[in-house]
Amino acid sequence: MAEPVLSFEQVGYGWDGAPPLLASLSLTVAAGECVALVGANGAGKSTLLRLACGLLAPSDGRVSAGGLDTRLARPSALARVAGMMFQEAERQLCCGRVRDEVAFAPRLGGLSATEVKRRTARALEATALASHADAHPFDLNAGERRLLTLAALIAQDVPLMLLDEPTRDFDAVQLALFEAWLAREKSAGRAILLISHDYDFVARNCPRVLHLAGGGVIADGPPEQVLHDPALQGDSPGAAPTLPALCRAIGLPPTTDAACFDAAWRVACERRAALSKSRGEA
Ligand SMILES: Nc1ncnc2c1ncn2[C@@H]1O[C@H](COP(=O)(O)OP(=O)(O)OP(=O)(O)O)[C@@H](O)[C@H]1O
Repeated sequence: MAEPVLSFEQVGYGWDGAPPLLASLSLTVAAGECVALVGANGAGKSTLLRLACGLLAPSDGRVSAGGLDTRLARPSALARVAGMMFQEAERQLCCGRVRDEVAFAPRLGGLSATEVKRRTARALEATALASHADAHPFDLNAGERRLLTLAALIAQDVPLMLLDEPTRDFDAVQLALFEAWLAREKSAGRAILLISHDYDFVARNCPRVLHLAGGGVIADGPPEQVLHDPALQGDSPGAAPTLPALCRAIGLPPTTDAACFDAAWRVACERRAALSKSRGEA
C-alpha cells in the first residue's frame, strides 16, 4: 500500500505551562482524500494542522508529511509537500500585490521565472482573481482575501493541503467556486485536511470526518455517522447538518443526499397512507 501523505503516530503536544492538548494521537490521510476535522472550540484542531505542516513540532511521537519527518526536514523541503491556509487569511499575507502573493512560494522554491508566471496565472484564474492581480491584498474583500490564500496554495502545488476554516469568509458564489475546486482536487489525488464548523459544508464535501476531543480522535468515519455522534452534538449543540438532522427528527435514516431523502420521505408517506387506509381512517 502507498505511504499516506500525512501520518501522525502516537503524537503528543502541549503548550508550555498548560496540560497536554494532544496525547497519543494517530491518524493517516491518503492521496485523494478530503477529510474534515471537527470538534469543539479549543479542542486543538488548528494546533493539529500546524503540526501537520511542521509549523509546530510534536512533543511526543512522529508526524510525517509527504514522507518527511516534520521534526527533521528542512522548512524548504516541507514547503514542497505541505501548505496551510490559516484561520485568519490576513495573518499569512505578506506581499503588496495579489500577483506577488501568489508567486511567493514558487519563487522562494527556486522555480524558473516562466514556471512561476505559469503557476501564478493558473492560480489566479482558478480563484477568479485575475482581474485583481495588481491590487493590494488588503484592498480585497474578506472572501477574496480567503481566495487569495487558496491561490497561493494552488501555486505552491503541494500534495497535502491543510485548510483552517476555509469557507468562513465566502459568499454563495465564492463558496460554489471553492466547492467546485475541491471536487477537482479530490479527483486529481490531492490530500486535503480541513477544519470546519459548517457541518452542511462538511456533509456535502468530505466523505471522511475526524472528531477531535480530549486530546485524540474519538470518531473517524463518514459524515452521516460522525456528525450525529451525541459526543459531537455535546461539543457543538445544534450544529448537525440540516438534512440529516431533519431525517433524525422525523424518524428517517440519516442522509446528506437530497434525492435519497426525497425517496425515503415518499416511501414513509405512502406507508402512512396505506396504514391509515387499512385502519379505515379518512
Ligand atoms: N500559541 C499558543 N500558546 C498557548 N496556547 C495556545 C496557543 N495557541 C493555541 N493555544 C491554546 O491551545 C488550545 C487549542 O487551540 P486551537 O486553536 O488548536 O483549538 P481549535 O480546536 O482550533 O479551536 P477553534 O475551533 O476555536 O479554532 C486552546 O486552549 C488555545 O488557547
